[in-house]
Amino acid sequence: MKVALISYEVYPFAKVGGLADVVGALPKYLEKHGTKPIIFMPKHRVVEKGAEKFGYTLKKIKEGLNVPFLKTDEKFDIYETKLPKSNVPVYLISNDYYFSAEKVYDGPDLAEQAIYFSAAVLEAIKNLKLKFDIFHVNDWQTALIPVYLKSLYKEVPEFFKAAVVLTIHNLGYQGIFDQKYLEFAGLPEYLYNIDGIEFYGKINFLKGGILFSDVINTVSPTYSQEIQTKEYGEKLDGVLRLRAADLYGILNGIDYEEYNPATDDRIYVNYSIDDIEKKYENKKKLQEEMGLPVKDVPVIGMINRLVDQKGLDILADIFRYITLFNVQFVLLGTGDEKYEKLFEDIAKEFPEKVSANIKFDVTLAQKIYAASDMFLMPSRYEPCGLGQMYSLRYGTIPVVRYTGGLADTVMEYDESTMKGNGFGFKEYDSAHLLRAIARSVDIYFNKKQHWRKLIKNAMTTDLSWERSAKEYIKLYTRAKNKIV
Ligand SMILES: Nc1ncnc2c1ncn2[C@@H]1O[C@H](COP(=O)(O)OP(=O)(O)O[C@H]2O[C@H](CO)[C@@H](O)[C@H](O)[C@H]2O)[C@@H](O)[C@H]1O
Repeated sequence: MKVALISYEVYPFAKVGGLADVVGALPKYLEKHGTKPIIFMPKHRVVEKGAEKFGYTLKKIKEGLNVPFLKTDEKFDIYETKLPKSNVPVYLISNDYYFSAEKVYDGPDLAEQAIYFSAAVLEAIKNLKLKFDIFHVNDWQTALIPVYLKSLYKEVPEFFKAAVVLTIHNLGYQGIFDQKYLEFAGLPEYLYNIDGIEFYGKINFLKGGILFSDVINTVSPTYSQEIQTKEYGEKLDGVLRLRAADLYGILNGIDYEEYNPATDDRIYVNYSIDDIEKKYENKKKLQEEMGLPVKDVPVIGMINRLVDQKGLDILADIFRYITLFNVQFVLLGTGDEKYEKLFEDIAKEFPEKVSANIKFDVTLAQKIYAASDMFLMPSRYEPCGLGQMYSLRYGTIPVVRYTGGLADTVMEYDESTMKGNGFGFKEYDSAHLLRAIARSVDIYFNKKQHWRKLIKNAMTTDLSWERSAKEYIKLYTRAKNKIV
């Protein structure tokens, strides 16, 4: 089975959030299980910067191609490389106007960038004479691809036998733009209606993807159910219910080679489940690096995009109470200014207890995953969540809100059975969050043998891509069966 995996972000070439991790890892495991994946992504400016560090080379293979139906004369080139530590080919769409901003989501016009990328990928596939059984598109940035395939490309022989799978990594981002972009995209006028991509007087890329893909999935079983409700549906719950028969949930995995405390060269000291003492050496080094007192207190880590989704409002409400505990708190994140400022202010006020690192730094992220005792993720909603999975893998105990993928990966620790790998709460409010943190701190200080067991349970939780990749292959087969 030949699969085109199309994404705006792919690790290690360009990463903003979890989307990149998923598309950077899944193909390796698909390949292991007999499918032939090929990745398509934009050649963002950051892609060149990472070449040396991650050991890939970029080769230009086509030049000066255009997309005839778009309202622009911009031309694109195609570059080729391989996904590091695999044989998976990667094709990059290069255009200086659209994809050379310093940051992936800056640039002249995000709607045009997404449209241009989506359309250029289809033209590139035609030009390279590639044939696919499956187009696997990801999130709103590539959600117009199914719309193109079922309209402008309907009669193109290379395409009409391929099935389309859309993965929704986060329903909170839908690509809602002015109607004028329909014309820019060269898409037929008839799509602008309530059964098409019209959405409250605008157009909605993700809605197009949901309606025109053969099969849809989200990144955890719980989230696939939640998004069909008003509370989590972000105004698309009706459309999703319409597609309920073709809507699945597959939990993401994590890359066990990339994220392995025994071999990870980004952390201070390597360790495994058999020499967990060395985990505490990581803690000492992190405390030193963060300018916190080096002592045996629980370190609570948090690594996040600083946005409403991540439950920062309920955390803000009780932060002062947390500082009354004998704990340290290390944050790494960037995002909304109000949250960046909030954490910076708290760190200034409690320099002995709080370290706020307002930047994007994947090496520091690994150090925090390895060195912390607990990892906080009180998300308002969480499609899957990778942070809690990395922390489990590194023996760092997640404290989460049981929603979406957090509910599917973290199980409340039960002292009587010694089962479970973390702590959490269901109701979205600060009192429940505080209680969950308090419980974890109590067990850390007062019930050492339970804490050890928790670490063991965390580190042996199966979060590998092997399991998820097999489920994706089943999903591809389902999609294929729908169109023959
Ligand atoms: N400042 C910083 N420095 C370094 N690294 C940072 C960082 N801020 C965040 N990260 C990293 O970015 C990733 C975040 O992934 P998540 O899955 O937790 O959330 P995100 O909301 O981006 O992903 C969305 O897509 C994924 C993938 O499907 C879903 O799991 C998730 O629920 C959904 O919201 C983690 O690898 C984290 O370490």
